[in-house]
Amino acid sequence: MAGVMLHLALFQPEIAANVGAAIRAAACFGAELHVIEPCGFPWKTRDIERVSLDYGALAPPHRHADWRAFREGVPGRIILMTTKAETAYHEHDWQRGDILLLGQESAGVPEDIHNEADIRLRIPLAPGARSLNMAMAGAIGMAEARRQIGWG
Ligand SMILES: C[S@@+](CC[C@H](N)C(=O)[O-])C[C@H]1O[C@@H](n2cnc3c(N)ncnc32)[C@H](O)[C@@H]1O
Repeated sequence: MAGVMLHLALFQPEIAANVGAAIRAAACFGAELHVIEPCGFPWKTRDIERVSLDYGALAPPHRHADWRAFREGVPGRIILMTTKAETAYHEHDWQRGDILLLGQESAGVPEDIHNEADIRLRIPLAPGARSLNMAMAGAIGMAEARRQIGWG
């Protein structure tokens, strides 16, 4: 994984269409896409391709059996995107090789993984709004990361 600009990791995603949207976004922002299993749906390429279109060729998902397998295989700073963070995503000093971690659609990430993250960031939302769609949160984070890291 040396030389990777940015990683996008999905923690136990529950909805195939969100994985498809994340694949497309990762491809567009030049990130490596990781799926930390188990997923909440049977992995059928057709369901994912319905949303990712042909972008999977640019960001083919790396599937990891569980959190430990992911951590052993992908070194780097874990930047957890969470509504429960103090720091806003644009106040963070993004670095090449950062791992942008997104929580599960219904529950985010468990407390131990929340605590294990190196940095926790939130995207400020309008009053009354609870959270963004997971893939959209990833796209916003990746856009800021690439703005800071550059496109070279
Ligand atoms: C639908 S949200 C999960 C909502 C869940 N009830 C929770 O409290 O974490 C799915 C994922 O998108 C990301 N996300 C959504 N909105 C966000 C925000 N405003 N700031 C940071 N991350 C966000 C987080 O990674 C979150 O775990």
